[in-house]
Amino acid sequence: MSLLRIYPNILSTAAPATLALSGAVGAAVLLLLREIRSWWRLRHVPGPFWHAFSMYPMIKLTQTGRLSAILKDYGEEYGPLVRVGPNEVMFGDADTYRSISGVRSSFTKGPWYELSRMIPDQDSLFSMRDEAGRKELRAKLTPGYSGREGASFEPGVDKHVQMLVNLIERKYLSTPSDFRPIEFSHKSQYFALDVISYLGFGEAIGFLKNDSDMHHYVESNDAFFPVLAVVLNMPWLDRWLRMWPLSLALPKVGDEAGFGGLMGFAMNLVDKRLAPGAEPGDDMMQAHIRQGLTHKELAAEVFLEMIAGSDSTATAIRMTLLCLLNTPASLSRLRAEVDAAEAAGRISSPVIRDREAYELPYLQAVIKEGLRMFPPSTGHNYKEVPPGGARVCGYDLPGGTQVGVNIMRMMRDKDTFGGDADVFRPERWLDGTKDAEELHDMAATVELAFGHGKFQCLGKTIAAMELNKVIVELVRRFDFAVVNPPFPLRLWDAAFWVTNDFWLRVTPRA
Ligand code: HEM
Repeated sequence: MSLLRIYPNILSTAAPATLALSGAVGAAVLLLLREIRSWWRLRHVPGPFWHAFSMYPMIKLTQTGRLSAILKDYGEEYGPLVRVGPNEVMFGDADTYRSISGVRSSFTKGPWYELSRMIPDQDSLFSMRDEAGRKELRAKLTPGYSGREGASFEPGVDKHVQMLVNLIERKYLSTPSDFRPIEFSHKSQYFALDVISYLGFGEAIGFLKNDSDMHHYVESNDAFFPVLAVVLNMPWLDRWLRMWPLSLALPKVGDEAGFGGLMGFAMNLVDKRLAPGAEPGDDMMQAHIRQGLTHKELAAEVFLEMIAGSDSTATAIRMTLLCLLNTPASLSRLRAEVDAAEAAGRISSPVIRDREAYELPYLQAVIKEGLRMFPPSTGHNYKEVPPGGARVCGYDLPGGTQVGVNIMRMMRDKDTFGGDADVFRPERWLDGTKDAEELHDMAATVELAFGHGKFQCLGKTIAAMELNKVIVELVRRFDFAVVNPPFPLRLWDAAFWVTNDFWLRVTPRA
């Protein structure tokens, strides 16, 4: 006999409350079991307690704007591998970085990368996770990035170094009676954006020419990255963000300003270049076209070039300059090296040649120290453990675990760089206290600021050329004074360093 016959009102009176209660208890038990299972998988990896259960602690830390510094402390406290989320761990050593990113590694990009997809349903090389697709696309893009297929990059970089110098001379030189401060964090971004657009599609966007934030790009960039950095802790949000109505909030071609405005600009250039009878260019875009990229692929890559190629390089320029201004002895030594080379005819004018810059050991040490102190990309770049699992830093990790890089831990490692690793000291590369093997280890670690192997930055040569030239041309021409010494600039760590208020008083060099 069924329960319903004995208690005919079972569903109409007491039952709804009981059913709801048992449903809630059931759901809570399932949730708890899921939490326990997820904690159990990586229970052997040390880390702060609450991080094992949700990404909420990481979200809170991201909102401080100093996540990479906090993670560096975690690395020091918990050891080589730290659990930072239910399925997320972070390593802080160079060997692990090289082994998981090596060309033969079976690690793949994790869902973290998907959030960087800017054009709906079209991956760029950065956002693409499929290994076979990445291999093919990377091979097609490499000739364009190497400058082999077209004019050399050097004249384009020189042109914009001169434009930056001219802009400073024209508008921002102070005299005792005329104070004309320059906000240098954005000017360095203008420079990087113009260089990469010029090399990328043959036309600078015009940030330097107009001394203006074209399409309000920099403003949107500064507002967007702190939000993106938080969202990057929840890659599963990607699917939701791309669905209506949330998708309405994403930047899109046709927007008047910001990323959407620049996307429109890029799309327009791609359309023009692919139009029947269009003149071929002598730039990266043309090299990509020759390699068979489709219209949509091109648009995604052009946009990636602008984002990947501007914030990163601008950070390297402005933070290296700040380190030099904070360390007068280093600035003097750099100038002495540049002056001596100039006097001996080893430096061209008006802009130093790239190969000449590599002959200046102190300059190279300054650039390495700048990248080390503030690695421009602080994104965690999570890679996924292959299905069979893997051993990382002595821990067995199950397939699917997300393994991120603790870049600050690596760049400030005292075993590699010495007890004063937190100090900007270019001399560490030159003072003879390290043997050849140690120097090689140091250099190989700093190189990792650009990633490694099958994931390594494709714009590394371009970025190095920009740094080689711009640092020399600024310090040989100008004196700089920080306008607000207690707070020389505002920094917000958001996968890139969002930087503001780097106010400088500039005068011709005394
Ligand atoms: C100082 C300047 C720069 C730094 C520190 C830097 C750093 C990085 C890093 C860390 C990655 C990711 C590695 C990974 O996923 O494991 C990356 C990827 C990338 N970067 Fe850069 N970058 C810089 C400048 C540039 C420039 C100027 C360009 C373009 C002209 C560029 C284009 C790219 C591209 C296309 C990728 C994707 C590579 C791939 O997924 O296979 N970067 N960069």
